[in-house]
Amino acid sequence: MSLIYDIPGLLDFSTLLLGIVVFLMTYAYVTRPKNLPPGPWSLPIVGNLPTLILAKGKIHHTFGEWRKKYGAIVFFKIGTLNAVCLNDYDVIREAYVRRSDMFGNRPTNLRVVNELFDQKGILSASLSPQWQERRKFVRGGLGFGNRGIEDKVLEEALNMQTELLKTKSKSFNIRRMLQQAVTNVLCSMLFGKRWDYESQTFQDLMESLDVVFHRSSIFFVQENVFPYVPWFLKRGDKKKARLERILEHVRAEIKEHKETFNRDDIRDFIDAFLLEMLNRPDTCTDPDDGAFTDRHLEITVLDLFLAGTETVSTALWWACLLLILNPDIQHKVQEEIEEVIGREGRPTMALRTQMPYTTATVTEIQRYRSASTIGIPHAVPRDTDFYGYTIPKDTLVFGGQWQVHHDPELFPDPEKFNPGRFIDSDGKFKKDEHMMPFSMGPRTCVGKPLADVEVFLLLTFLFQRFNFELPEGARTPSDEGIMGISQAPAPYELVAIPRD
Ligand code: HEM
Repeated sequence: MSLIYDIPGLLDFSTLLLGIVVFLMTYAYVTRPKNLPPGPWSLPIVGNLPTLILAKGKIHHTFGEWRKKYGAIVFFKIGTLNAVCLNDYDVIREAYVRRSDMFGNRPTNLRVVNELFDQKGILSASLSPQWQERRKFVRGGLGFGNRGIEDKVLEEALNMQTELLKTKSKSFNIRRMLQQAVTNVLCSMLFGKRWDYESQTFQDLMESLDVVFHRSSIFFVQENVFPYVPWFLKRGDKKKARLERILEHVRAEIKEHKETFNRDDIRDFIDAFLLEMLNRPDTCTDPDDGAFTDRHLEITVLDLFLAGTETVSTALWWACLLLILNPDIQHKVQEEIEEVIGREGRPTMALRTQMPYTTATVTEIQRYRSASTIGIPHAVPRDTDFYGYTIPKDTLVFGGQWQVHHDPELFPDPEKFNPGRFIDSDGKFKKDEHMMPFSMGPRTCVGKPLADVEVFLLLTFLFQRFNFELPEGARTPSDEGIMGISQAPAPYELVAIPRD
């Protein structure tokens, strides 16, 4: 009886719901920009987020499916934000290199990023002459300090050796150790100091990096898109709090540097930046427009700290896994190290030219399982014509590095881990211009020279002194990545056996 009475109410409700859905879809259709690249059908408000969330971090695979269906330039929606993914080497090159005046910019419509980074520093700032000056300075300045980069990396390598010997060939997860070594290299370049692995502050920094990199999506997109939904707001704020903790640490270091600054003794990157501010007062007076202001200093250091730690340690974490899964390749790398450096000799970058197989292995690791699969989003600051389509103002642009590195036309049999593809018929290292783990164009990774040194020297040092193996009886770990902001291996354990 009551059901019959309720039917008009139910009808009213479902009619209202239907009306809202029809209205939203009509609104989305009418306001949808015209002449867009092809792409998947999207829902009002949430856009293609359900598909991206169901991809469980493997967004690069979703991009691959879209590429097959829609082509190299695909339009999609992240909530209400417009986005395109570029899935082909030539198309990415066209955007990031030839059309970099448009495509070299960064998004300005992401809440967490805006609130924290404020378009300052390097990473989140859009193109401007001031940004260019800072970038140039950073490129030169990453080598500041009393000792060269190689010394710093080898100092950490020796510390790692001590820690590895303490494991007494027992099974453990090497990830934290790699993260600590790489973070310490950067801390000594930026702050002029390294930390004991046990230090509470250091552990706290590591934990913050974990939250930011492995429990977040690229640029915290969901938290940015739905800041008005309490659950996302809370998630966004949690990550922001972690980033703020790192920033607080950076601020404390800057304060200490200012108190002890001596222009005749430049100790590290912060000192070098402070000196630049003193030498060029014209560039630091205007807080909004200057290239070297206090605010730029703290955000630049934060950028370098964030961008330069997880990326490198993740590359090395992949290296250990892939060389454990391919013991024949590990053996060949060790043979080459032994031939060129010996068991006790000091690895140096100068020796790299004599080590084509090790160089090829490092390159293949970055192709097969790179820490970065879809890059850091770029954005166009106004409506932009591209291959006959119109990319609307503020569209997020993702350069699909994974699609390029796994394109069978460029890298035959791409799912095979094979360093030999980078060796020519004379046994020399063969460079391939399609490799883009650091992206390309004016936005290309500013830390690449440092990353190259760290990855090559740490890998060479570790495999010179240890055999890395799976623990006895352990299940073979998967080499499928897990995506946060970077793509990392699923946690695995290994044993490090000192070589006699
Ligand atoms: C294996 C290690 C690394 C990989 C795979 C990597 C990869 C990348 C990628 C893909 C980008 C985005 C470029 C773009 O937007 O098109 C980037 C940007 C950047 N990286 Fe790296 N990176 C690594 C190590 C480092 C290191 C060691 C540092 C510095 C200490 C660093 C600092 C930066 C900065 C500051 C940016 C922003 C550049 C800009 O927006 O102009 N990276 N990196």
